[in-house]
Amino acid sequence: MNMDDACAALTLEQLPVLPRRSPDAHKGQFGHVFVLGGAPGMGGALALAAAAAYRTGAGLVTAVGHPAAMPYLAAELPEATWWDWPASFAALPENAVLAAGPGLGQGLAAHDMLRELGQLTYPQVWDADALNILARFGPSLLRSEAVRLFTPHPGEAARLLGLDNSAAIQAGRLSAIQALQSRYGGYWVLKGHHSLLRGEGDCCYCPWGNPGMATGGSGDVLTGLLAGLLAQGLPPHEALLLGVAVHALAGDRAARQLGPESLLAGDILNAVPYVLQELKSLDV
Ligand SMILES: NC(=O)C1=CN([C@@H]2O[C@H](COP(=O)(O)OP(=O)(O)OC[C@H]3O[C@@H](n4cnc5c(N)ncnc54)[C@H](O)[C@@H]3O)[C@@H](O)[C@H]2O)[C@@H](O)CC1
Ligand SMILES: Nc1ncnc2c1ncn2[C@@H]1O[C@H](COP(=O)(O)OP(=O)(O)O)[C@@H](O)[C@H]1O
Repeated sequence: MNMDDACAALTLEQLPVLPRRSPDAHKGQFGHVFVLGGAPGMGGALALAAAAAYRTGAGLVTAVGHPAAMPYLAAELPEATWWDWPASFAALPENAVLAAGPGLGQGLAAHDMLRELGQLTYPQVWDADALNILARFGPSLLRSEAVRLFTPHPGEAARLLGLDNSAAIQAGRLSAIQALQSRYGGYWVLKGHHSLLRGEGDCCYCPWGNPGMATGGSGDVLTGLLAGLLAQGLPPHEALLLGVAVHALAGDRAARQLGPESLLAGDILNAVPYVLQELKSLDV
């Protein structure tokens, strides 16, 4: 069965809008995103996700990464605060949202942080290596009741379902996302051409996006976007729909300007503010 026959396409009209900011707004009202990632050699993934959280409107962003990556990353995004691994999340602010995975690696520090994350009740986004570690431990890693958004590509989805490779996922994307949600709970996007979404109610697919987005770091931008939306208090299902749509529309905007071959993940990030403005202007 073609998934497009089974799931409806997401439409612009379905997308929630971010609430208007009051004139006396302060940064404490827009959440504090903590991004866990940035193992040696993969600090860029952490920086992309952290910047995306800010670009979506998070009030504060803290990037938690390997100490070796911190000096150059801090120069990359001076607006963020930077914490070294190993980090403990025992005393986070009430408005914290955690996003784990971009360039996290699968070492001991990553395992320790994810074990802690699985017991926290703050809203969370799980991506990349956080999903690979989750696949190793299974659903028992997720001990607490918490809002959780999961963002696997087909390779990660296969690991989460104990399958050999992504071909099995691609052969049955709809049943894969259903199996993922029933195994792990939470809200899901199965990424790729026509990303599939499954949160509350029926599934849908994202009709936007393009093959230019098949480039390193694109998914890290999505992780930050989703965390930034959760941090501003968007309900998880709405954050899932809006985050995936904004990401794909930003990818389309960047590809129109630059061509698919030249598109970098940072170009998707740079297009996000324009897409957010355009979506606002549709809201009459
Ligand atoms: N600048 C950076 O620091 C970057 C770091 N990255 C990190 O690198 C680590 C490894 O992640 P990777 O995703 O590269 O490696 P993975 O081994 O998890 O995934 C790559 C494989 O997944 C399958 N796959 C992915 N998308 C697919 C699709 N649409 N259709 C079919 N199969 C598909 C393919 O088999 C592909 O070879 C993660 O921690 C990630 O965050 C990447 O995000 C790239 C950029
Ligand atoms: N052919 C495509 N059409 C539409 N979107 C795509 C396509 N290829 C990749 N993308 C999008 O780009 C992102 C890639 O994420 P991911 O595979 O995690 O990359 P990375 O690990 O390099 O960050 C996903 O959001 C995915 O939906």
